[in-house]
Amino acid sequence: MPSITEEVSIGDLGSLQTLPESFTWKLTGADSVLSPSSETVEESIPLIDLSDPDVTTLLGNACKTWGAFQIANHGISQKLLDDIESLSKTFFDMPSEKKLEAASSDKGVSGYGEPRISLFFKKKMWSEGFTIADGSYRNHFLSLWPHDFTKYCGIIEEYEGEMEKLASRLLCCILGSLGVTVDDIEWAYKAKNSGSKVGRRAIRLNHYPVCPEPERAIGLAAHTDSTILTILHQSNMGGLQVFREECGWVTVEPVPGALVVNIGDLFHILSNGKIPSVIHRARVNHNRSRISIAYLWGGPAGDVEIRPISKIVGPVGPSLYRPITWNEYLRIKYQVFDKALDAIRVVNPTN
Ligand SMILES: C=C1C[C@]23C[C@@]1(O)CC[C@H]2[C@@]12CCC[C@@](C)(C(=O)O1)[C@H]2[C@@H]3C(=O)O
Ligand SMILES: O=C(O)CCC(=O)C(=O)O
Ligand SMILES: [Fe+2]
Repeated sequence: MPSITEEVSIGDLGSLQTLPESFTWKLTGADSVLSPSSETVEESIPLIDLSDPDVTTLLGNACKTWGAFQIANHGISQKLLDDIESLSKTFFDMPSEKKLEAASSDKGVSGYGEPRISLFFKKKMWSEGFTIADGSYRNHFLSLWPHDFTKYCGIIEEYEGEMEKLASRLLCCILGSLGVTVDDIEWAYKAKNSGSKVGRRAIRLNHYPVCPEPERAIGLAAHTDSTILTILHQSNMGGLQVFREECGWVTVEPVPGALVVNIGDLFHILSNGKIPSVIHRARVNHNRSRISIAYLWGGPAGDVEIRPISKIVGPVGPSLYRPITWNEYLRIKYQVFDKALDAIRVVNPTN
């Protein structure tokens, strides 16, 4: 067993019997596990059946109240969810040295490593992950699984295709609740015709090993996603919490077969702040490890500018955010983190 003073590799966290100092978060202050509020409550985010005739209203209310919800009858097959979960398990079960061979060359690019937000925190998070943000994940898959390469790439491709369809469908419904359609998004048309295949999406396979002192550790620190929306498949083990101003941290209990959706910063911009992005985090557990798979969707492909939808802003209303591309937003986010939306806010909005 590694001593608590020794350098710890994230690939070995599950074997540790004590919480190393570098993973021990304070109970108060900026690095606190409990910040911004120590309360957790019994309430939970809504579960919405996508075949409900009132789906638009239900999604609209959930977005405005919670910024997150679970969905049932979403059309993603259980087999595909099981396949990507078992692909993730196969990877995380590998020896640390093998996982490190698949390390991303730089934070944020495809491969194994800590979450990109880790650069903003002094303490380390109790998790490991594999990011699929561009085609370079295929090189890692080829050296990890020469025999199962085609099968595993097939699972990722199918997952991306199905999730993109689901994300677009959710976008349409949520926009409907604001009285607009996808055709009111100036960039959606341009993106369709730009011919660009530049993906504005990422998949993050997250693994949270069992933790000797879960109350003093954090799996993934509080953050908002930079996306339009994120679709999360969590194994039958809870850990995700969303933050709501009125009540504090709310645990999202897994519902078998359901997916969790959360609103990201780009939706916040598109809706001119009417549908705000939601702060969330992942806690860890003493007895059981947890896997989650996040599909982070930045909207249709193409390097186009995202701006508040003019029909939402209104003819005289002020546009609160300046136009920005996904790549530029990510650049700003990884400079100023939770101040990114403030950084692109128009100082004296007129209209
Ligand atoms: C496209 C991206 C969104 C993401 C940063 C990234 O460049 C690739 C990883 C994504 C992810 C997954 C886990 C949570 C998150 C906040 C992070 O640290 O890396 C998100 C990023 C994001 O939404 O900004
Ligand atoms: O694992 C979870 O529940 C949260 C994951 C998450 O927030 C992310 O990948 O962006
Ligand atoms: Fe997230």
